[in-house]
Amino acid sequence: MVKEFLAPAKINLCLHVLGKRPDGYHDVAMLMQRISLYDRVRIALVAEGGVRVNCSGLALAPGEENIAARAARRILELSGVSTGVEIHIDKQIPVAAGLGGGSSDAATVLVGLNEMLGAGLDPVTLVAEGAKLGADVPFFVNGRTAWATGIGECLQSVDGLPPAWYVLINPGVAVSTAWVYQNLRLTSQGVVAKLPKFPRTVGELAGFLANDLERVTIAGFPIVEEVKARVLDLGARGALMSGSGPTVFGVFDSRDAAESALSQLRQMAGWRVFLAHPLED
Ligand SMILES: C[C@](O)(CO)[C@H](O)COP(=O)(O)OP(=O)(O)OC[C@H]1O[C@@H](n2ccc(N)nc2=O)[C@H](O)[C@@H]1O
Ligand SMILES: Nc1ncnc2c1ncn2[C@@H]1O[C@H](COP(=O)(O)OP(=O)(O)OP(=O)(O)O)[C@@H](O)[C@H]1O
Repeated sequence: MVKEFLAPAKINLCLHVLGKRPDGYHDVAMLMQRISLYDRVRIALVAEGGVRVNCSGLALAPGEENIAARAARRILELSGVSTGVEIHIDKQIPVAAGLGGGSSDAATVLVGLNEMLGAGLDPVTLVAEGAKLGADVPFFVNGRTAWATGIGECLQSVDGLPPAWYVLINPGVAVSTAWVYQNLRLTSQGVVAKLPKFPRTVGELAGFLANDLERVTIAGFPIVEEVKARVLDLGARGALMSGSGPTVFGVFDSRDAAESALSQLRQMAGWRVFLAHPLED
């Protein structure tokens, strides 16, 4: 059996870091949305045992393993099914970019392989297994716009965000998430005691954007600030770095306005640019 799935990218419309935990991770409060930029993940069940992953456009460090392979092995273990699994990932989402590409690939394999094997693992189990693979994986397993707390694994669905258009700009540097969290100097412990009032218009969304990691990444990669300024000059209502960066998204209220900025940004050597919209829940 062979099946193909789309694994979407995410953006963080806000990301507040609330404090450091004893295990070294950080408690966060984030508004997360899936967007229309995808990796393609093809999963095949094959006779030859073991898990093999082939992933175009991704060079892993020696000894490092594709997160999708770890997800597949976990589903095989939990299901008790003995079959071989071959995964091919056509990587379109920039890597180490703040767009959650690896996490989305892993979530797609957790959910997809569970379905293909008829393993019957319930959504709560899949979210919990996702959290063991990475802090962003539960969000993708859940597959809905969410207010995410804890390290990102406590998810509450959020409805009614405005139908914005996004221009994503990746300036072509890779940023390690671990490095960004390590360099974050928490000046005060934040508290987000209750759900915020979520934006209902593109104007409100532009005012809502905030990311505590942005200043850390900008200190190491000043290009991020340049990208933000450029997309704002080109008419974005607001702009923010996603996740730990370096990708920046500009918020536009029409497709035409976004496409006009996109055509200008395409001229910038070394920058990868994408037009995207939020995915429906
Ligand atoms: C920046 C975000 O992408 C925003 O959505 C996430 O907070 C990070 O999610 P992720 O890449 O799935 O994170 P992981 O692969 O679990 O962790 C990478 C590294 O980031 C740090 N990390 C991550 C998440 C979190 N809430 N606190 C942390 O301190 C840890 O040092 C960890 O070693
Ligand atoms: N399938 C995969 N896709 C991308 N990266 C992977 C994958 N498997 C392992 N990795 C490793 O994970 C690192 C982070 O990749 P990823 O693209 O998910 O980062 P990111 O978009 O910054 O994630 P996040 O937004 O969750 O912080 C890569 O540099 C790579 O070493």
